[in-house]
Amino acid sequence: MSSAEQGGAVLVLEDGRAFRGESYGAVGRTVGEAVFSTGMTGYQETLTDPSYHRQVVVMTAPHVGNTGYNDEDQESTRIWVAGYVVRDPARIPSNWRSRRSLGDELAAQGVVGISGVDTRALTRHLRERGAMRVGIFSGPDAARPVEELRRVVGEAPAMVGTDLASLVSTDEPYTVPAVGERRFSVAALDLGIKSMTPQRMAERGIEVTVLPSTASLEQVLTSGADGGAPDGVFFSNGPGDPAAATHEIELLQNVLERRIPFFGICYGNQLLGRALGFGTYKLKYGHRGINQPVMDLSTRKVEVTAHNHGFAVDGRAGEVRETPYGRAEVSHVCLNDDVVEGLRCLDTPAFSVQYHPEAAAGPHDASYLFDRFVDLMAGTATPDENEKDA
Ligand SMILES: NC(=O)CC[C@H](N)C(=O)O
Repeated sequence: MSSAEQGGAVLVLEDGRAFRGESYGAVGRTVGEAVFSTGMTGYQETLTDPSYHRQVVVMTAPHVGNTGYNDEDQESTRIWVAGYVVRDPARIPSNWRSRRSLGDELAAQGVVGISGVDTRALTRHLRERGAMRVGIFSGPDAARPVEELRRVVGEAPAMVGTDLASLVSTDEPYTVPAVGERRFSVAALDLGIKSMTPQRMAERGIEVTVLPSTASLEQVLTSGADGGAPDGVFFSNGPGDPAAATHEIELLQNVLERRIPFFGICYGNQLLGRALGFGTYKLKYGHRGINQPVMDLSTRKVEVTAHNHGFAVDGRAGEVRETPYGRAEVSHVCLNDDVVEGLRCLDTPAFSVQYHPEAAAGPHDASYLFDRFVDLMAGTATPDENEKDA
Protein backbone atom coordinates (compact mmCIF):
# COMPACT_ATOMS: atom_id res chain seq x y z
CA MET A 1 0.00 0.00 0.00
CA SER A 2 1.47 3.39 -0.91
CA SER A 3 1.49 6.32 1.49
CA ALA A 4 -1.25 8.03 -0.48
CA GLU A 5 -3.52 5.02 -0.01
CA GLN A 6 -2.73 4.88 3.69
CA GLY A 7 -4.39 8.23 4.27
CA GLY A 8 -3.72 11.19 6.47
CA ALA A 9 -1.63 11.49 9.60
CA VAL A 10 -1.07 14.20 12.17
CA LEU A 11 1.99 15.00 14.28
CA VAL A 12 1.18 16.67 17.60
CA LEU A 13 3.80 18.27 19.83
CA GLU A 14 3.54 18.49 23.59
CA ASP A 15 3.14 22.27 23.33
CA GLY A 16 0.11 21.90 21.06
CA ARG A 17 1.67 22.67 17.69
CA ALA A 18 0.42 20.22 15.06
CA PHE A 19 1.54 19.30 11.53
CA ARG A 20 -0.65 17.39 9.09
CA GLY A 21 0.77 15.00 6.52
CA GLU A 22 0.40 11.50 5.16
CA SER A 23 0.91 8.21 6.88
CA TYR A 24 4.36 6.70 6.22
CA GLY A 25 5.32 3.21 7.36
CA ALA A 26 2.96 1.53 9.83
CA VAL A 27 -0.51 2.96 10.50
CA GLY A 28 -1.35 3.63 14.13
CA ARG A 29 -0.07 5.84 16.93
CA THR A 30 3.27 6.39 18.58
CA VAL A 31 4.74 8.78 21.15
CA GLY A 32 8.31 9.69 22.09
CA GLU A 33 10.79 12.53 22.36
CA ALA A 34 10.97 14.69 19.21
CA VAL A 35 14.54 15.11 17.98
CA PHE A 36 16.01 16.11 14.61
CA SER A 37 18.92 14.64 12.68
CA THR A 38 20.89 16.67 10.16
CA GLY A 39 22.43 13.68 8.36
CA MET A 40 21.99 13.86 4.59
CA THR A 41 22.68 10.14 4.23
CA GLY A 42 22.84 7.11 6.49
CA TYR A 43 19.17 6.82 7.44
CA GLN A 44 19.38 3.06 7.78
CA GLU A 45 22.16 3.31 10.37
CA THR A 46 20.20 6.02 12.19
CA LEU A 47 17.00 4.00 12.32
CA THR A 48 18.77 0.93 13.72
CA ASP A 49 20.91 2.79 16.31
CA PRO A 50 19.57 1.62 19.72
CA SER A 51 20.38 5.07 21.18
CA TYR A 52 17.22 6.31 19.43
CA HIS A 53 14.96 4.10 21.56
CA ARG A 54 11.82 6.12 22.52
CA GLN A 55 12.74 9.00 20.20
CA VAL A 56 10.78 10.22 17.20
CA VAL A 57 13.32 11.30 14.61
CA VAL A 58 12.73 14.22 12.27
CA MET A 59 14.99 14.19 9.19
CA THR A 60 16.10 17.63 8.02
CA ALA A 61 17.23 16.18 4.66
CA PRO A 62 14.19 16.71 2.42
CA HIS A 63 14.40 13.46 0.43
CA VAL A 64 14.55 10.27 2.45
CA GLY A 65 14.50 6.67 1.24
CA ASN A 66 16.22 7.26 -2.11
CA THR A 67 18.53 4.27 -1.70
CA GLY A 68 15.86 1.99 -0.25
CA TYR A 69 16.57 -0.50 2.53
CA ASN A 70 19.32 -3.13 2.25
CA ASP A 71 20.39 -6.15 4.28
CA GLU A 72 23.86 -4.85 5.21
CA ASP A 73 23.72 -1.39 6.79
CA GLN A 74 21.75 -2.09 9.94
CA GLU A 75 23.55 -1.30 13.21
CA SER A 76 21.45 -3.75 15.26
CA THR A 77 18.75 -6.36 14.69
CA ARG A 78 15.83 -3.93 14.41
CA ILE A 79 14.67 -0.37 13.90
CA TRP A 80 14.67 1.40 17.27
CA VAL A 81 13.22 4.85 16.57
CA ALA A 82 9.76 5.28 18.08
CA GLY A 83 8.56 7.20 15.03
CA TYR A 84 9.87 8.76 11.82
CA VAL A 85 9.16 12.14 10.26
CA VAL A 86 10.13 13.00 6.69
CA ARG A 87 9.22 15.60 4.13
CA ASP A 88 9.41 13.80 0.82
CA PRO A 89 9.84 10.01 0.77
CA ALA A 90 11.32 8.45 -2.36
CA ARG A 91 8.62 6.96 -4.54
CA ILE A 92 11.09 4.75 -6.41
CA PRO A 93 14.15 3.64 -4.39
CA SER A 94 17.24 3.06 -6.48
CA ASN A 95 20.43 1.33 -5.37
CA TRP A 96 22.03 -1.97 -6.31
CA ARG A 97 21.89 -3.12 -2.69
CA SER A 98 18.29 -2.08 -2.05
CA ARG A 99 15.98 -4.96 -1.17
CA ARG A 100 12.75 -3.06 -0.40
CA SER A 101 11.52 0.48 0.08
CA LEU A 102 12.08 2.29 3.36
CA GLY A 103 8.32 2.78 3.76
CA ASP A 104 7.73 -0.97 3.40
CA GLU A 105 10.46 -1.75 5.96
CA LEU A 106 9.02 0.74 8.46
CA ALA A 107 5.59 -0.83 7.96
CA ALA A 108 6.96 -4.39 8.30
CA GLN A 109 8.65 -3.45 11.59
CA GLY A 110 5.55 -1.65 12.88
CA VAL A 111 7.19 1.80 12.96
CA VAL A 112 4.66 4.62 12.65
CA GLY A 113 5.82 7.54 10.52
CA ILE A 114 4.53 10.64 8.80
CA SER A 115 5.54 12.25 5.49
CA GLY A 116 4.66 15.52 3.80
CA VAL A 117 5.65 17.49 6.92
CA ASP A 118 7.39 20.86 6.65
CA THR A 119 10.44 19.47 8.46
CA ARG A 120 12.26 22.80 8.30
CA ALA A 121 9.49 24.52 10.25
CA LEU A 122 9.34 21.61 12.70
CA THR A 123 13.12 21.66 13.21
CA ARG A 124 13.15 25.42 13.80
CA HIS A 125 10.37 24.96 16.34
CA LEU A 126 12.35 22.29 18.21
CA ARG A 127 15.50 24.41 18.03
CA GLU A 128 13.71 27.38 19.56
CA ARG A 129 11.56 25.57 22.12
CA GLY A 130 13.81 22.57 22.81
CA ALA A 131 13.28 18.82 22.53
CA MET A 132 9.81 17.84 23.71
CA ARG A 133 7.37 14.98 23.58
CA VAL A 134 5.52 14.27 20.34
CA GLY A 135 2.97 11.88 18.91
CA ILE A 136 2.25 10.67 15.38
CA PHE A 137 -1.31 9.54 14.74
CA SER A 138 -2.66 7.89 11.57
CA GLY A 139 -5.66 5.72 10.69
CA PRO A 140 -8.81 6.62 12.66
CA ASP A 141 -6.71 8.56 15.22
CA ALA A 142 -5.78 11.17 12.58
CA ALA A 143 -9.36 12.44 12.65
CA ARG A 144 -9.44 13.03 16.41
CA PRO A 145 -9.27 16.60 17.77
CA VAL A 146 -5.69 17.81 18.29
CA GLU A 147 -6.43 18.71 21.93
CA GLU A 148 -7.39 15.10 22.64
CA LEU A 149 -4.21 13.83 20.95
CA ARG A 150 -2.13 16.35 22.86
CA ARG A 151 -3.29 14.78 26.12
CA VAL A 152 -2.04 11.40 24.86
CA VAL A 153 1.35 12.99 24.05
CA GLY A 154 1.53 14.58 27.50
CA GLU A 155 1.27 11.17 29.14
CA ALA A 156 4.38 9.81 27.36
CA PRO A 157 7.34 9.17 29.68
CA ALA A 158 9.96 11.94 29.85
CA MET A 159 13.59 11.27 28.86
CA VAL A 160 15.18 12.95 31.89
CA GLY A 161 15.83 10.46 34.70
CA THR A 162 15.13 7.41 32.55
CA ASP A 163 17.45 4.37 32.51
CA LEU A 164 16.92 2.63 29.17
CA ALA A 165 20.12 0.70 28.52
CA SER A 166 18.83 -2.55 30.02
CA LEU A 167 15.89 -2.45 27.57
CA VAL A 168 18.13 -2.46 24.50
CA SER A 169 21.13 -4.46 25.76
CA THR A 170 21.93 -8.05 24.79
CA ASP A 171 20.49 -10.75 27.09
CA GLU A 172 23.51 -13.03 26.69
CA PRO A 173 27.22 -12.25 26.25
CA TYR A 174 28.67 -12.89 22.78
CA THR A 175 32.12 -12.65 21.23
CA VAL A 176 33.23 -10.82 18.10
CA PRO A 177 36.51 -12.49 17.07
CA ALA A 178 39.61 -10.52 16.13
CA VAL A 179 40.34 -10.25 12.43
CA GLY A 180 43.65 -12.07 11.98
CA GLU A 181 45.80 -12.66 15.02
CA ARG A 182 44.30 -11.78 18.41
CA ARG A 183 46.38 -9.09 20.07
CA PHE A 184 44.00 -7.98 22.84
CA SER A 185 40.73 -8.93 24.49
CA VAL A 186 38.20 -6.28 25.45
CA ALA A 187 35.03 -6.45 27.53
CA ALA A 188 32.43 -4.21 25.90
CA LEU A 189 29.44 -3.25 28.02
CA ASP A 190 26.43 -3.17 25.69
CA LEU A 191 24.36 -0.13 26.62
CA GLY A 192 22.89 -0.06 23.11
CA ILE A 193 25.98 -0.92 21.10
CA LYS A 194 26.10 -0.40 17.34
CA SER A 195 27.45 -3.40 15.43
CA MET A 196 30.17 -1.37 13.72
CA THR A 197 31.89 -0.65 17.06
CA PRO A 198 33.14 -4.18 17.88
CA GLN A 199 33.89 -4.49 14.18
CA ARG A 200 36.27 -1.50 14.26
CA MET A 201 38.05 -3.07 17.25
CA ALA A 202 38.17 -6.53 15.65
CA GLU A 203 39.88 -5.00 12.60
CA ARG A 204 42.68 -3.95 14.98
CA GLY A 205 43.26 -7.43 16.37
CA ILE A 206 40.91 -7.07 19.33
CA GLU A 207 38.64 -9.90 20.41
CA VAL A 208 35.53 -8.26 21.84
CA THR A 209 33.30 -9.90 24.42
CA VAL A 210 30.03 -7.98 24.45
CA LEU A 211 28.37 -8.10 27.88
CA PRO A 212 24.83 -7.20 29.00
CA SER A 213 24.50 -3.79 30.69
CA THR A 214 23.69 -5.61 33.94
CA ALA A 215 27.04 -7.48 33.93
CA SER A 216 28.77 -7.73 37.30
CA LEU A 217 32.35 -6.68 38.02
CA GLU A 218 33.20 -10.36 38.34
CA GLN A 219 31.85 -11.01 34.82
CA VAL A 220 33.90 -8.14 33.42
CA LEU A 221 37.06 -9.29 35.18
CA THR A 222 36.76 -12.85 33.85
CA SER A 223 35.76 -12.02 30.27
CA GLY A 224 39.28 -11.88 28.83
CA ALA A 225 41.17 -14.63 27.05
CA ASP A 226 40.96 -18.00 28.91
CA GLY A 227 38.69 -16.53 31.59
CA GLY A 228 41.26 -13.99 32.73
CA ALA A 229 40.99 -10.22 33.00
CA PRO A 230 40.45 -8.39 29.71
CA ASP A 231 43.17 -6.07 28.36
CA GLY A 232 40.65 -3.27 28.13
CA VAL A 233 37.08 -2.30 28.96
CA PHE A 234 34.76 -0.43 26.63
CA PHE A 235 31.38 1.27 27.36
CA SER A 236 29.13 1.82 24.34
CA ASN A 237 26.58 4.38 23.20
CA GLY A 238 23.02 3.97 24.40
CA PRO A 239 19.65 5.59 25.10
CA GLY A 240 18.49 7.32 28.28
CA ASP A 241 19.78 9.70 30.93
CA PRO A 242 23.34 9.00 32.15
CA ALA A 243 22.39 10.27 35.61
CA ALA A 244 20.16 7.20 36.01
CA ALA A 245 22.89 4.62 35.22
CA THR A 246 23.90 3.87 38.80
CA HIS A 247 25.09 0.28 38.24
CA GLU A 248 27.20 1.12 35.19
CA ILE A 249 28.88 4.10 36.88
CA GLU A 250 29.85 1.99 39.89
CA LEU A 251 31.19 -0.72 37.58
CA LEU A 252 33.28 1.85 35.73
CA GLN A 253 34.70 3.23 38.99
CA ASN A 254 35.89 -0.27 39.81
CA VAL A 255 37.54 -0.54 36.39
CA LEU A 256 39.29 2.83 36.86
CA GLU A 257 40.48 1.81 40.31
CA ARG A 258 42.08 -1.31 38.80
CA ARG A 259 43.72 0.80 36.08
CA ILE A 260 42.35 -1.37 33.28
CA PRO A 261 42.56 0.65 30.02
CA PHE A 262 39.13 2.15 29.30
CA PHE A 263 37.49 3.66 26.21
CA GLY A 264 33.93 5.00 26.05
CA ILE A 265 31.76 6.27 23.21
CA CYS A 266 28.80 8.63 23.60
CA TYR A 267 26.82 7.27 26.59
CA GLY A 268 30.16 5.73 27.59
CA ASN A 269 31.66 9.24 27.60
CA GLN A 270 28.87 10.56 29.79
CA LEU A 271 29.34 7.65 32.19
CA LEU A 272 33.11 8.25 32.39
CA GLY A 273 32.25 11.87 33.19
CA ARG A 274 29.94 10.86 36.00
CA ALA A 275 32.37 8.23 37.30
CA LEU A 276 35.00 10.96 37.57
CA GLY A 277 32.64 13.36 39.34
CA PHE A 278 31.61 15.59 36.42
CA GLY A 279 27.90 16.41 36.12
CA THR A 280 25.77 15.70 33.07
CA TYR A 281 22.83 17.77 31.82
CA LYS A 282 20.21 17.72 29.10
CA LEU A 283 20.96 19.84 26.04
CA LYS A 284 18.19 22.05 24.74
CA TYR A 285 17.78 20.06 21.53
CA GLY A 286 20.90 17.89 21.24
CA HIS A 287 23.32 17.04 18.45
CA ARG A 288 22.32 14.53 15.79
CA GLY A 289 23.80 14.12 12.34
CA ILE A 290 26.98 13.15 10.58
CA ASN A 291 28.32 16.63 9.89
CA GLN A 292 29.32 18.08 13.27
CA PRO A 293 32.70 19.81 13.74
CA VAL A 294 34.77 18.78 16.77
CA MET A 295 38.23 19.96 17.85
CA ASP A 296 40.73 17.60 19.46
CA LEU A 297 42.29 20.09 21.87
CA SER A 298 45.54 18.13 22.16
CA THR A 299 46.35 18.51 18.44
CA ARG A 300 44.03 21.46 17.57
CA LYS A 301 42.84 19.35 14.66
CA VAL A 302 39.21 19.64 13.59
CA GLU A 303 37.26 16.50 12.73
CA VAL A 304 33.92 16.21 11.01
CA THR A 305 32.05 13.71 13.13
CA ALA A 306 28.81 11.79 13.65
CA HIS A 307 26.72 12.73 16.70
CA ASN A 308 23.64 11.47 18.44
CA HIS A 309 23.30 12.87 21.91
CA GLY A 310 20.70 14.73 23.93
CA PHE A 311 22.75 14.90 27.14
CA ALA A 312 26.30 16.18 27.67
CA VAL A 313 29.07 16.33 30.26
CA ASP A 314 29.21 19.60 32.16
CA GLY A 315 32.68 21.08 31.64
CA ARG A 316 34.76 23.67 29.78
CA ALA A 317 37.20 23.35 26.88
CA GLY A 318 40.66 22.41 28.10
CA GLU A 319 39.60 22.26 31.76
CA VAL A 320 41.68 19.92 33.99
CA ARG A 321 40.05 18.58 37.15
CA GLU A 322 41.28 16.66 40.16
CA THR A 323 39.23 13.48 40.45
CA PRO A 324 39.44 10.38 42.67
CA TYR A 325 41.42 8.82 39.77
CA GLY A 326 43.88 11.66 39.29
CA ARG A 327 43.65 14.53 36.83
CA ALA A 328 41.09 14.47 34.01
CA GLU A 329 40.76 16.95 31.17
CA VAL A 330 38.14 17.99 28.69
CA SER A 331 39.89 16.81 25.52
CA HIS A 332 37.42 17.58 22.71
CA VAL A 333 34.76 20.26 22.12
CA CYS A 334 32.05 20.83 19.53
CA LEU A 335 32.81 23.94 17.51
CA ASN A 336 29.13 24.78 17.02
CA ASP A 337 28.39 25.36 20.68
CA ASP A 338 31.44 24.47 22.87
CA VAL A 339 29.74 21.36 24.26
CA VAL A 340 32.13 18.80 25.79
CA GLU A 341 32.87 16.08 23.21
CA GLY A 342 35.65 14.14 24.92
CA LEU A 343 37.37 13.40 28.24
CA ARG A 344 40.81 12.07 29.02
CA CYS A 345 42.34 10.96 32.28
CA LEU A 346 45.93 12.08 32.70
CA ASP A 347 46.90 9.69 35.51
CA THR A 348 44.70 6.68 34.69
CA PRO A 349 44.52 4.87 31.32
CA ALA A 350 41.03 6.04 30.35
CA PHE A 351 39.45 8.29 27.71
CA SER A 352 36.17 8.72 25.92
CA VAL A 353 34.40 10.72 23.23
CA GLN A 354 30.85 11.95 22.95
CA TYR A 355 30.69 11.38 19.19
CA HIS A 356 30.95 8.32 16.97
CA PRO A 357 34.37 7.22 15.67
CA GLU A 358 32.80 3.95 14.49
CA ALA A 359 31.39 6.10 11.67
CA ALA A 360 28.19 4.24 10.85
CA ALA A 361 26.99 6.35 9.28
CA GLY A 362 29.47 9.17 9.15
CA PRO A 363 32.91 10.38 8.21
CA HIS A 364 36.00 8.40 9.25
CA ASP A 365 38.00 11.37 10.59
CA ALA A 366 37.89 10.02 14.15
CA SER A 367 39.00 6.42 13.54
CA TYR A 368 42.37 7.28 15.19
CA LEU A 369 40.59 6.94 18.55
CA PHE A 370 40.44 3.15 18.16
CA ASP A 371 44.22 3.24 17.60
CA ARG A 372 44.62 5.28 20.80
CA PHE A 373 42.72 2.55 22.64
CA VAL A 374 45.13 -0.04 21.17
CA ASP A 375 48.08 2.13 22.28
CA LEU A 376 46.68 2.35 25.81
CA MET A 377 46.39 -1.43 25.98
CA ALA A 378 49.80 -1.97 24.39
CA GLY A 379 51.32 0.39 26.90
CA THR A 380 52.85 2.36 24.02
CA ALA A 381 51.01 5.51 25.10
CA THR A 382 51.00 6.84 28.61
CA PRO A 383 47.64 8.51 29.18
CA ASP A 384 49.07 12.03 28.94
CA GLU A 385 51.06 11.25 25.83
CA ASN A 386 48.54 9.58 23.63
CA GLU A 387 48.05 12.59 21.37
CA LYS A 388 51.18 11.60 19.49
CA ASP A 389 49.40 9.34 17.00
CA ALA A 390 46.62 11.79 16.10
N1 LIG B 1 24.12 7.87 21.40
C1 LIG B 1 24.25 7.91 22.72
O1 LIG B 1 25.00 7.17 23.34
C2 LIG B 1 23.35 8.88 23.45
C3 LIG B 1 23.67 9.04 24.90
C4 LIG B 1 22.52 9.63 25.71
N2 LIG B 1 21.40 8.75 25.71
C5 LIG B 1 22.14 10.97 25.12
O2 LIG B 1 21.09 11.12 24.58
O3 LIG B 1 22.92 11.91 25.18
